[in-house]
Amino acid sequence: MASISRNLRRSLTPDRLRLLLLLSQHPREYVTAECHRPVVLHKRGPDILHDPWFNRGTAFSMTERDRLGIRGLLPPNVVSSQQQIDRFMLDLKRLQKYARDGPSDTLALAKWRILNRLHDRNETMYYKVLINNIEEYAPIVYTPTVGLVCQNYSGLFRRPRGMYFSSEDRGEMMSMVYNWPADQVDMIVVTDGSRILGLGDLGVQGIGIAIGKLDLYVAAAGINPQRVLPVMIDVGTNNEKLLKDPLYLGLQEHRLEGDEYVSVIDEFMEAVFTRWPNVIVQFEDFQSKWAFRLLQRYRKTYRMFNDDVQGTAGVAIAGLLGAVRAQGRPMIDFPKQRIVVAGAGSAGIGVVNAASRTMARMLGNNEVAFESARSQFWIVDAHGLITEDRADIDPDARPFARRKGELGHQGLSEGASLVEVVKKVKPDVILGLSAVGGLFSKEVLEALKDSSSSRPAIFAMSNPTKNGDGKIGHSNQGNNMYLFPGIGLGTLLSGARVISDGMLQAAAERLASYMKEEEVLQGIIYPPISRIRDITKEVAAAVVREAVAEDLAEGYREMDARELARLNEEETIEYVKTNMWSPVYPTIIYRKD
Ligand SMILES: NC(=O)c1ccc[n+]([C@@H]2O[C@H](COP(=O)([O-])OP(=O)(O)OC[C@H]3O[C@@H](n4cnc5c(N)ncnc54)[C@H](O)[C@@H]3O)[C@@H](O)[C@H]2O)c1
Ligand SMILES: O=C(O)C[C@H](O)C(=O)O
Ligand SMILES: [Mg+2]
Repeated sequence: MASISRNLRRSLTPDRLRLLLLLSQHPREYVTAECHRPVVLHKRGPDILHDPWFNRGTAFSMTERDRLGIRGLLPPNVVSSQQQIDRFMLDLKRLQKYARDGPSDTLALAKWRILNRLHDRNETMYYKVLINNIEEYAPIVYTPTVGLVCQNYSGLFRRPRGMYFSSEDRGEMMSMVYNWPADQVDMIVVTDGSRILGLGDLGVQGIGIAIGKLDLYVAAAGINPQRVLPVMIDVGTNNEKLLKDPLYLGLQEHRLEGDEYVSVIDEFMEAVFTRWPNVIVQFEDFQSKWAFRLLQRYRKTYRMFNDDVQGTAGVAIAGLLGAVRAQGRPMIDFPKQRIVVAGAGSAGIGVVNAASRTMARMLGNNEVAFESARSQFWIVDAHGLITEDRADIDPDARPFARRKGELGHQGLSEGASLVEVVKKVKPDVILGLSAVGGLFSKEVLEALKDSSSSRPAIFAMSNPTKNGDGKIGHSNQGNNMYLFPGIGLGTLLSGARVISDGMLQAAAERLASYMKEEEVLQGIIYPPISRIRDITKEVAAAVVREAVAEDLAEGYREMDARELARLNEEETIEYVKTNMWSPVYPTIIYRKD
């Protein structure tokens, strides 16, 4: 294969390429006239990928992908049949190796594989299993196992799921989008693979996170599984290991940057909103420099949101309000909380932005209120406490850099360590969104004992919990899964054209109020995952009502905006409930087109 360059591969007709490949890979006697005879097909598109006689997966050449209407339905790297076999064998042998050396993740991965095969065979049954056992299997199809799946995706890849758009598809996306078999798509989760959980740049392998999030859209929000679309935008990877890995499924070049990068994402957005004008696009696990910029670029014109920035912020706010209640104080005391945040990426800054806005609103929403809210936060990143003294300060973090005047009397300076900050600030809350394991060390927790709060709260939100701070307790991790399904469902059912701050705030407030007083006083801030469908229904209803209140709702199907506005709270909840898909076999009718 090494002798056939990628350019040559792309320029040859598929049949000639196949012959060349056969000759380069097999002893001459295998290449008979029989195996070079063309095969006549009576199908196109995904049907071919699902037919084991004709499917050749990632080995379909670019021209074949175009001719057969499957461009975009496979990872972008065209591989040889030998590479396919190498990948398969590696995966097969890995099982033996794991069984021998015994890493604890093997069981989780094995469960993922079994569930994934069911997903490919029978979607209704898959979602029934998932919904009925959500507490047990959410950690398999979603965080944390999904992180492991992404890391091992080259080996685990079997049947494609979702769409892939790459930098090499520029100019083609508008037509490619029609290769997707569904005429209606409600929900897209898109990633560029640049910051998958706390695992860094995983390139094309990040598709796993989009699939996992959409599994929750179906299981928790009751979005119809025929109307979800996971998307990977492959603009290359800066992960040196993947760039050299012969079995990697994505483009083996460095990431596009600047205007070139933005033009790819623009083209994708235009294509999907042209085919499906009512779709909602959730941006997921983009590195923070792009997470913020793309959110600002699209949020006023498209129905989209960024889960890591906005979903996480809402979940954190609900938790922070719960922490105030758990201290036996009224919620209105929230602006008095002193909060130390470890991590200044899309999640950390997203949380601080939204939480300070909530405080400011409680204080009167004027300039003084904003200034007072700002001064309640101390942000520590990889270089320590962020202050005005820092050179090259990240523009997104700048508003929250501690002011020179404040530092002296607190006995803190630029770059102070987390322990030092906790010792001096005596915070009510520490919140971890850094992706680094063990940050909330014994020393930090000891220092927190001197907190001025009667009941200091610790939010360990880094992922995956294995490398994160999550040792403290995973089952009740403040994860954005408490909100994103409801934000998506509420937006869909309201027909709002954009997702406003108010809609996000309403979602967070509903989650905060979901917990009963006695639960909060016991220190239980987030509900159990087993209630996720109920939580999601409530959150979605709150989003619908806010969209109506802000005059953004345009209605959904037979429910027009005027009728939506007439629904009271209970009726809105009922409306949401009746529009949630459940995994039951429908009556099937055959009709010849
Ligand atoms: N629980 C949730 O719902 C949720 C939601 C979003 C993100 N996350 C997790 O939060 C983490 C951060 O996500 P992100 O998008 O902000 O990532 P990011 O890469 O944009 O930011 C990571 C931040 O952590 C900082 N950091 C690194 N080492 C540190 C150290 N030793 N001490 C303090 N800070 C340090 C970095 O400087 C950076 O500011 C990831 O693990 C992600 O999976 C969790
Ligand atoms: O995916 C998750 O579990 C939460 C969050 O979106 C993350 O990126 O860590
Ligand atoms: Mg994420």
